[in-house]
Parts: sequence; structure tokens; C-alpha cells
Amino acid sequence: MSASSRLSAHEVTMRFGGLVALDSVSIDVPQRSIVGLVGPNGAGKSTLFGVLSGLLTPTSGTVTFDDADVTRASARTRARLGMARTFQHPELFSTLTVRDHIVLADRIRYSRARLWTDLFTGRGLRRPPADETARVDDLIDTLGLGPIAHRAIGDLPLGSCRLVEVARALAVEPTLMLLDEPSSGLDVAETAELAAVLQQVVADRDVSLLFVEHDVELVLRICDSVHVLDFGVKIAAGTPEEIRNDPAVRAAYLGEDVTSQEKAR
Ligand SMILES: Nc1ncnc2c1ncn2[C@@H]1O[C@H](COP(=O)(O)OP(=O)(O)OP(=O)(O)O)[C@@H](O)[C@H]1O
Repeated sequence: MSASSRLSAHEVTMRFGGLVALDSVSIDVPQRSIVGLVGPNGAGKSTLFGVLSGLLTPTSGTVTFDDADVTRASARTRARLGMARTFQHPELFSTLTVRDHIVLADRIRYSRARLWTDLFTGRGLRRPPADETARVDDLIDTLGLGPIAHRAIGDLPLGSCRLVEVARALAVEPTLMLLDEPSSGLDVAETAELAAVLQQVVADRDVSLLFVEHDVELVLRICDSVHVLDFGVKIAAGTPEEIRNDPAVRAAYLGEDVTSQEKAR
């Protein structure tokens, strides 16, 4: 673990019966960085994501978040420490507006008591205090959600829903965000918009991002560092440039993203 580490996994092994889904895998997410986790199908990406986010307890190894050993900590405890996550299939409320989602997340962070009284008195969300409005406006602005802020989620395309999920995760002011296949189901334009937003978020805020992705080209484009898994083993780690030229990575992906996408360029 380096001094500026936000999240580290150290020699994590995960066995499911006789199957070794992760074999002594170590990764490091430095502060204010974007780290990508890629690998062919069945490589162990989701398993590692589960271990890092608190859904799975590894068979052996440790996970450290800032200075705390969180190997056995629940997802809830990790959230309290500053870890947020998004889901592959956005988990949003279809009748609430974009703005409502961000307000709710802001109240979870800043005024939980008020949130509950508003929900249970049946009067809806009361008029917000000025500082809340400023924070919510800032997030709407950062994510470029202004034109759709008052639209219900159910009316919006998947690309917008993903941006709302990112905004909602950021509203609780995490120091680390785990993103589970954020580009899944997005078209090229939506993926480009998401990529630009994620880079802007890390440039503006004290937050690190770790994301699991199938879109290798996206990862190589926006990440500071990339870890590659294959059959539960970490076969490479480095800058996008190093990963692009790594023979083991090219072999693991033979016929898949790295080579085919390079040909397409
Ligand atoms: N709960 C489980 N029980 C048994 N085996 C599992 C379990 N979860 C994952 N595995 C196995 O562990 C290995 C790694 O799976 P994992 O889902 O982590 O890979 P992945 O890289 O996320 O794959 P994909 O890209 O296809 O989603 C696979 O062989 C998978 O079948």
C-alpha cells in the first residue's frame, strides 16, 4: 500500500468451492485517481468488485480503505467511511425527478432527520435550505443535468440515468466511487459524455474512481492506471500505454477488445 493510497487489496484470494475466482490479487487505488479493472469473461472482475465493495468476504487477503482494515466490514460500514458505488443496472425511482434523486442523497448526507419527517408527514420534500440548493445545483451543473433536472427518471434514456446515478453517489461526498460497468448499454455518444464527466469529477473533487468495465478502449482512454485479470490472476498493471503494449494482455484479449478496437481506429 502506498502512502497516498485510498483503497488497497492485498493478496486477495476468493474460492468458491474448488474454484479459485481470485488468486492472490493485489491492487491499489491512489487518491484522486481513476483506476480501471478489466479482463475477459470470467476473469474475476465482479468477484473482486464484490470483495472491494463489501458484498463478499475473501477467503484470504486484506482490503484497506484509507487506514482502516475493511476486509470484513459491511457495505454499509464502508459507505459510512466514504465509499460509494453505482450499479450496472441503475437503481433509481422512475417517478422521481433527476433533482429529487440528488436532493434525497444530499439529505442522507446532511439532514437525515429532515428527510424522514418530510417522507412521513406526507407533505413531500419541504423547501430546501440555501446551502442544500447550492450543493444540488453544483452537482447538476457538473454532471450536465440542467436541461433534464425536472424530468422524471422513467422518461429518460439509460445514458442520462447513469449520470444521475453518478450524481447521486457524489452527493454523499465519497472519497472513493466504485463503478460497476458504467458504460454498459450506452451508445458511443453517451459513453463519451460519461467519460468526460468522470474525468471532470476527479479533476474537481477529492474523489478516486475504480471501475470495472468491458469497454477496454474507454478504460485505456480515461484511467490513470489499469489492472488486468485473467482466470483470477492479475496478469498486468500499469498505465494505459503499458497495458496497450503488454504481450500478456494482448494474448488474453486475442480476438477481443484491445486488438479489434485498435484495428477499428
Ligand atoms: N457465487 C459464485 N459461486 C461460484 N462460482 C462463482 C461465483 N461467482 C463467480 N463465480 C465464478 O468465478 C469466476 C469469476 O467470475 P466473475 O463473475 O468474477 O468474472 P467476471 O470477470 O466478472 O466475468 P464477466 O465479465 O463475464 O462478468 C467464474 O468462473 C465464475 O463462474
